[in-house]
Amino acid sequence: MVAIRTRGLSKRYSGGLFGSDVTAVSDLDLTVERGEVYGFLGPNGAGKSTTIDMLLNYSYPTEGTVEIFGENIQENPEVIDRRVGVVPEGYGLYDRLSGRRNLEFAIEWQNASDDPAHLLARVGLDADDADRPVGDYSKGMTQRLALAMALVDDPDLLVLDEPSSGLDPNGIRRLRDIIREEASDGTTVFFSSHVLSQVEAVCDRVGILDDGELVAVDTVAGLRETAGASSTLTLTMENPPSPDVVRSDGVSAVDVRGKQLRVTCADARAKAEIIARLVERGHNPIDVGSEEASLSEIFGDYVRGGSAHDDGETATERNTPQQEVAT
Ligand SMILES: Nc1ncnc2c1ncn2[C@@H]1O[C@H](COP(=O)(O)OP(=O)(O)OP(=O)(O)O)[C@@H](O)[C@H]1O
Repeated sequence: MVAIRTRGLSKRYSGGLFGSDVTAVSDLDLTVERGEVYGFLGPNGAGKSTTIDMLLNYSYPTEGTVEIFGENIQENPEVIDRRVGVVPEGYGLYDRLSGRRNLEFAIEWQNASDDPAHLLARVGLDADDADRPVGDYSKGMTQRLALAMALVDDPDLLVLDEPSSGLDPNGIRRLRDIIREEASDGTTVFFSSHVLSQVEAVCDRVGILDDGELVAVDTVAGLRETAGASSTLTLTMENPPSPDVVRSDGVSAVDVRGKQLRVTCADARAKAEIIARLVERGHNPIDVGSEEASLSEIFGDYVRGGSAHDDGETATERNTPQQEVAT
């Protein structure tokens, strides 16, 4: 069964500063299978938040439809309250109340039987912080609370808009674990993120939005292949053989330096064959290392201007110089 399906989804904003229309999302056909972890990527202004707002019925499409678990959300908006957990939460938080009380309200409001202490522990919000007013929370603490509230009543679909925003490395790891746990329990997870390494670590598929249009949908491995991203095999051996031994169709460059043989493969599948060939000819490696092009490198191949960005990572030069986009 399909968890999210949009058909011809478009959103135009009219009358901007200079009276011109902005097409934020254009004719989007998106399909997210049930149980999938789907990463939604795109540079700033690509239309991710606008799409998510339409998926959650916070904003009406100019054209097109959204179905959540087969139900048209404009005809049956209650499907969202019943089956979807959202970060950040649309109805907001009560600033004067504690995080714990906000969470208890969410549990009561949904008639759920969750234990607040269990949810708070799961997202790593400690007991003292849980008892402080939400108005005093840091961004990361607010994000942790929002995630706890999204998990109330075990939703079938989690929609997370930039869920790692404000989280420290420990919080990011915890978020990744929660996404994996939820997915293994059958929950569909749809999330937008600028943290490409995180998307790479947990997503079954990735959709790349650029200028309101879906420019690619695939697994990270599939995107890598389509983008022709190279991977590098580094073999350490006592006496590296002549480069000719490893040259073959899938190999684009071979470099020997001291005890290291570096082989750049246009096709990642060539790597196993290279190792087998070396061993067969008596060149046994002492150590083997392998590097794949990161999602941030691949991402740059799909979006306007070849921009790539990632938290904590600089844009990497591939065929053309790339600019780093502020996150
Ligand atoms: N309320 C609005 N009125 C007019 N234009 C808008 C409005 N909301 C968004 N836009 C425009 O729609 C386009 C898409 O914006 P959106 O916020 O969906 O992008 P995004 O991919 O979420 O970006 P970011 O990564 O920066 O959050 C942008 O050009 C933006 O300026």
